[in-house]
Amino acid sequence: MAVYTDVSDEALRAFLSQYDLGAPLSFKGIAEGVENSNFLLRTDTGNYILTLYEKRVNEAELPFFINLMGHLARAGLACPQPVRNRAGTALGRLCGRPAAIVTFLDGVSLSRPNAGHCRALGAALAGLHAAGRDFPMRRDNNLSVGAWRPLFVQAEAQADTVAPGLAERTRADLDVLEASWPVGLPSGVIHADLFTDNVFFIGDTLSGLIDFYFACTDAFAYDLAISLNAWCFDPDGTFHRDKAGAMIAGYDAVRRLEPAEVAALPILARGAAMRFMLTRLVDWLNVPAGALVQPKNPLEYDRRLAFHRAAKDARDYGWVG
Ligand SMILES: Nc1ncnc2c1ncn2[C@@H]1O[C@H](COP(=O)(O)OP(=O)(O)OP(=O)(O)O)[C@@H](O)[C@H]1O
Ligand SMILES: N[C@@H](CCO)C(=O)O
Repeated sequence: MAVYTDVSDEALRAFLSQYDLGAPLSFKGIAEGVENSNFLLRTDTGNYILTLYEKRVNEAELPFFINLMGHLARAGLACPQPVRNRAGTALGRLCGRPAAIVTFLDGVSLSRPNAGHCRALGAALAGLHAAGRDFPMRRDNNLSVGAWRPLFVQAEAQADTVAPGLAERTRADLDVLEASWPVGLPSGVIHADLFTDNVFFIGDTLSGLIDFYFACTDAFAYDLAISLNAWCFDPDGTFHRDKAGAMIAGYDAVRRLEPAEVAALPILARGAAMRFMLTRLVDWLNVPAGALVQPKNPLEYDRRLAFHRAAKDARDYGWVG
């Protein structure tokens, strides 16, 4: 459970007194997520999510995320709406942390999405890219290829305690990725963390996208590569080509992929797997004392990297266009 910071009743009451949300009826830590402290807040005006921003979130970047959610919601995307306090601001401080309240979205995330869900995700991702086109703010991706070697260095000495040979193969992959990372692909606002736990469905209909705290300006096809990794493999590394093909086709039906993006898919997918393997590895080796959090297994992404190393072109990912 990701609750790094405890919020006392008094602190919550003082914080809520700045808003017109009515009286709190219940307030509970949420048993998912690894990044921030999240609480479900019910008041007599509705349900909300209260987030205290923790470790990886840079406070100076919070206006990007908050304004982006507002922009996307206004453009018709089903995503959380930041709630403003009486002073007109959506960002405050609670227990020494930056904090915000956003609207609650109905729906459930799927642990085992099928190809139909993957197609819907692809279409929604392309919709997000289109909705973000006229967003005026920019945020560089601070977890792109230039950040991977420094992350690895933090974990290198202990990597082989997690899996034999992990340090060696990661070094070799980093050499390849740094030498061949694509530049100049169509870019704009990307979500950059669109895993199954950040997408809600009601029945088989995609009902909402959450967790925009890694959103940044980067290649659209890299976002697709992140979701291919997250949605189309089993934890043991088994790849589901039908799901990947459906996701790519769902995306392409809404925003036509350019030939350069199709050609870059294998290296983008390999880089995406590296990004999540590395952040997971660093977290795995550095769980904060006393935090209620279950770190995610880096080896799930080490196994995906084995698939990407062997992939020849986008057809290996189910692309048939
Ligand atoms: N707007 C929302 N509406 C409904 N539920 C939400 C909303 N925002 C967050 N949640 C719930 O809180 C959980 C954690 O939220 P979130 O994914 O933003 O946390 P995180 O710590 O950033 O996690 P992650 O590990 O995915 O980065 C979600 O899985 C979901 O159950
Ligand atoms: N979605 C990420 C956690 C948040 O960055 C992972 O599964 O590693």
